[in-house]
Amino acid sequence: MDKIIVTGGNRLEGTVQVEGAKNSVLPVIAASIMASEGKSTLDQVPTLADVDTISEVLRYMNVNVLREDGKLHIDASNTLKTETPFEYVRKMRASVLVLGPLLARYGHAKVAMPGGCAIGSRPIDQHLKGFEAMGAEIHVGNGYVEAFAPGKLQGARIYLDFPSVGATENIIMAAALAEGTSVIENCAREPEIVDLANYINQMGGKVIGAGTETIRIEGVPTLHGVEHTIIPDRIEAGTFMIAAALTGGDVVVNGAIPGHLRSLIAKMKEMGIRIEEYDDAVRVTAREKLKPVDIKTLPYPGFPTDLQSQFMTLTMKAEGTSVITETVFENRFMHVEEFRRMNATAKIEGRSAIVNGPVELQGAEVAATDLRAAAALIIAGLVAEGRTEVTELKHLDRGYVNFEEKLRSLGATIERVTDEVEEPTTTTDKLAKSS
Ligand SMILES: CC(=O)N[C@H]1[C@@H](OP(=O)(O)OP(=O)(O)OC[C@H]2O[C@@H](n3ccc(=O)[nH]c3=O)[C@H](O)[C@@H]2O)O[C@H](CO)[C@@H](O)[C@@H]1O
Ligand SMILES: C=C(OP(=O)(O)O)C(=O)O
Repeated sequence: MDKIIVTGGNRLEGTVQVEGAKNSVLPVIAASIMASEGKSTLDQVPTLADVDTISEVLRYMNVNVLREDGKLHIDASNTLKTETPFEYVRKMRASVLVLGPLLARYGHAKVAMPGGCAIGSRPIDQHLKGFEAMGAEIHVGNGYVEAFAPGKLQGARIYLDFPSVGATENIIMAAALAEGTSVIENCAREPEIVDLANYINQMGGKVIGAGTETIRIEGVPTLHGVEHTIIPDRIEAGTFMIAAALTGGDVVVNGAIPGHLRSLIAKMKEMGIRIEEYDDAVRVTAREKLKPVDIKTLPYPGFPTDLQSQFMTLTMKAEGTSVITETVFENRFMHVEEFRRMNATAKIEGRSAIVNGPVELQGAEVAATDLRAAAALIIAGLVAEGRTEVTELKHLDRGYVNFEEKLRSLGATIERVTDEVEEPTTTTDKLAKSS
């Protein structure tokens, strides 16, 4: 079992480069299934476990996927299987993003129903409501969701009860090859939605208004492969910005697009952190004592839930009380228990965590409970007294490329070690191991 060991006390200094966005590349790869002609080449594809998983999903469906020098070549011109089994969906919920593209291209899709996960129950009712509005028949049973649209999907007007990122993406993709025009109201406005829409438009689609609350999609008969560069990962960028400030450091984060990080920048400035903005970089310097702030997670352009746990580390260093309210996922405070092991005293009241700072964090053995909690615990270790060991790194590897190496290059004392499982030497041991 791998673990990351951090010894606290070093200021971060230097320059760090962010990768292509996980939350962009996953829907873009799913959308590639809709290209019945030509190959797609995606640039700035991060080497993440989630990218491997969605690539495996596509290969299972008979799509050719080849990774070469940070690029992904995708050829979906074969006849495809229209099913995705549980083994992939279990590893990564974003596997459900193949539903819309398959349904649009083949009039059929069967995908294992994603279960709940550590951060919440995460239903997909809004995705299915969109497909139904376009004329699809949906069956849910035996752990699968199956959608049929004999003939073609028909353009429809769909109002989302909540601006769900995944539902917006799945419905845009389904509508891209539907007959007629679809309108999605109260849709998600994340930069990753805009990236997906730009990709589909390059493929020959007509998606208008991405980045606003209403998106119109005029269905086209076919889409073709194209070249596309994935936008930088604003959550990875934000994680390094927070880590820099937490350690009282001075770091340039290359690939941080300030326009994608407005809410984080505003809140960090309120805390007394200095941020210089460039076209696609920010410099973070924090020399002053940090002031407490309140944050509330919201759909974009509100404060991202994917930065909530990392931001909590900053409030622990601030002098006074900060209130962190999570409104997007109903169970995204599991990291608080782990922070307590590091001497933090955050109190949870309903959907809010109340943090009284400053906290003298102490190194401890902690386990990552989800992807962003993994990053948060590691950066907390940067300012904890002594040694912090973080396990359950499978979560980290879903969303961060070379996280510990990047932190080390900025001056952190951090390493990743693999606990070797001892090989049995005696026959009795061997029998015991094989049982
Ligand atoms: C791969 C990817 O892009 N993941 C991101 C995406 O997840 P994801 O697309 O799953 O997130 P959603 O925006 O759909 O979910 C937000 C909330 O809406 C609820 N909901 C969603 C769909 C639905 O049909 N019914 C429903 O009730 C969810 O349970 C959750 O409470 O957006 C989240 C919110 O910014 C981020 O944390 C994830 O990193
Ligand atoms: C919750 C996240 O991702 P996913 O939707 O892929 O689980 C995340 O990136 O923090």
